[in-house]
Amino acid sequence: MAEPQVLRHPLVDVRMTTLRDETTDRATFRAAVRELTAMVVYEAMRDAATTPLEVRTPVATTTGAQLANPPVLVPVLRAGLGMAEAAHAQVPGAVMGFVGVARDEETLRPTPYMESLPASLAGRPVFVLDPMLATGGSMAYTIDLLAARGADAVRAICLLAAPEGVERLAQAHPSVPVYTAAIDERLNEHGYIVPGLGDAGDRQFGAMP
Ligand SMILES: O=P(O)(O)OC[C@H]1O[C@H](OP(=O)(O)OP(=O)(O)O)[C@H](O)[C@@H]1O
Ligand SMILES: O=c1cc[nH]c(=O)[nH]1
Ligand SMILES: [Mg+2]
Repeated sequence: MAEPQVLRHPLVDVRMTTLRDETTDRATFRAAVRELTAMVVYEAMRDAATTPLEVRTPVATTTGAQLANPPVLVPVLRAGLGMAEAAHAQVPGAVMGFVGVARDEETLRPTPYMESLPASLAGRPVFVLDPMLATGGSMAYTIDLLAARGADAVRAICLLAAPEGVERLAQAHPSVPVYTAAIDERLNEHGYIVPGLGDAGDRQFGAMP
């Protein structure tokens, strides 16, 4: 099992503070989600393979690079939807799939409600986008879905994780590395990350009735 990759950078800390602040309005919260997502995806792409690409500049011909195998991006609705555009901007050629999972707030178990994924994911890197890794149930469930389609190179792209979620994912999917902007102290008795930022879906899109 790989250690979680936690971004260490002052610009990350400043935006994480914006997410944590309960007075941050929805638009500002969504902007910070986008900005942090770009940073975490940038880090998760650090070891991506490239192939040479000949280009002509206005001055000369030179050898550049193109991604050899861009990742399939899979935002987990709702909260992961706020990460989708920023991740796509980093990897414009990426195919995107979608999974809808809502955590049952009584049992804390993932309740799936939507799935739109490429038929085969074998041999393709897959980035699962979900800002929150709390108990890890939603992420583990999503990776089960991906594995059923042959995915064998999955990365979890998060913004905030709890140690409990990191541990659970390591047990359920030891080959899946976690990339995150921060890891907090613990979960509370309601399964919320402490100190956390509250409900990432509600804070971006409004509380559900
Ligand atoms: O690690 P877990 O304990 O499974 O919790 C994390 C999940 O909770 C949040 O989604 P939520 O169920 O609130 O749905 P939402 O995005 O529609 O708000 C979050 O976006 C994760 O998907
Ligand atoms: O703290 C948490 C835990 C799960 N889901 C969230 O949105 N926030
Ligand atoms: Mg929610």
